[in-house]
Amino acid sequence: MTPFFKALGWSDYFSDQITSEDTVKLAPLRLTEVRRNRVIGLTPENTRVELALSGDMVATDLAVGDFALYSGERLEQVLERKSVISRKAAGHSAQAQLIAANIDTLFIVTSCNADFNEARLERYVALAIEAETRPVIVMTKADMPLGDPADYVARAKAISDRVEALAINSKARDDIDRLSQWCQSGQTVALVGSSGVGKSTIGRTLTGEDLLTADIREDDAKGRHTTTARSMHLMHAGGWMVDTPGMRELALHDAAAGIATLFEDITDLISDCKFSDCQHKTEPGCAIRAALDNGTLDQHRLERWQKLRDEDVENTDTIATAKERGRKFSKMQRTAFKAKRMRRGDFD
Ligand SMILES: Nc1nc2c(ncn2[C@@H]2O[C@H](COP(=O)(O)OP(=O)(O)OP(=O)(O)O)[C@@H](O)[C@H]2O)c(=O)[nH]1
Ligand SMILES: [Zn+2]
Repeated sequence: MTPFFKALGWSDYFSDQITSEDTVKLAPLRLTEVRRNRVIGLTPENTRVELALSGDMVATDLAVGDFALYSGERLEQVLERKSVISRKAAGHSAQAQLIAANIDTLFIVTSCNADFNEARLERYVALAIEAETRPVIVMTKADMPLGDPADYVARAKAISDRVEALAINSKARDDIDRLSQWCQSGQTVALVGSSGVGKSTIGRTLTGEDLLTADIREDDAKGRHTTTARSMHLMHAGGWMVDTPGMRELALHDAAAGIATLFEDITDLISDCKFSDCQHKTEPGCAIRAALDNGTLDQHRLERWQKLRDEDVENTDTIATAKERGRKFSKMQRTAFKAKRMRRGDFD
């Protein structure tokens, strides 16, 4: 296999899945973008190809980072994944939405300040472990910490012994270099974390590019210029970074879904408060206050829940905004479709 493809993550794990029969008709590629009816990927020769989906293949079964086989203009087969990051789709359906495949390391980014939140980190770590990627907690703003950065490292490490944790100044190249052990040729990484913690700063230093804003211009079938954001970026250290909008939004949906399960004890207590709109301050018959007083509920845990719940309210707004965007998009599509029918002269 070409050095380029090995750097892109190709390994025996994938070549072992291909029969000699396959290699006659099919060629491998790694998917860098998944759209509704087509995908874009990179071949072992570093050629960008755009493919239609064959037969019963559906885009929702594919993820950025997948290794796959194609023939001619069609994607034929997805190879078994080493890891896959997914999330529960928004809404009540239990369907999983695939975010990215074959990620070796997930950088869970937070800062040495009030953004540091054990409960949120716990969920990210759980997600990484479930996805079979290595969780590395990166705590930025070590140059302007609220408290001692070493304490944050200790708290992050205490979350799980499967976690690596380090505090950095993401604006200092020497500090970013400490991440390069996970960014070597053949390795794929992704970044998650709240807004403003330094993901773009880290991504820019590791790749030399402005990730999500790094657009490429291409000609569509009608010769028009369209702009699309790429999802996979080569890092200076030789590995690749995945940055998809889905990855950035992981936190939002995740927070909404995780709170109830993680804080079941608190939600149970609240249902025992005398007043349904109890603020758990001075009200009589407050089950939360009673639990704090008798020591069955920890004050810090309560505060963690309160902070997450407040965030969740914000996130719900963000999801509503995303839905609004979705509505505008389908309206745009309907308008375009109508215009097309009118051009064809078929008016109803
Ligand atoms: N001093 C200092 N500033 C930092 C550090 N990391 C990030 N910043 C600054 O914090 C701000 C936010 O950083 P970004 O990299 O844009 O954060 P982000 O996580 O990409 O945010 P979103 O794009 O909203 O998801 C920028 O002004 C950065 O320069 C750090 O380690 N030290
Ligand atoms: Zn109460």
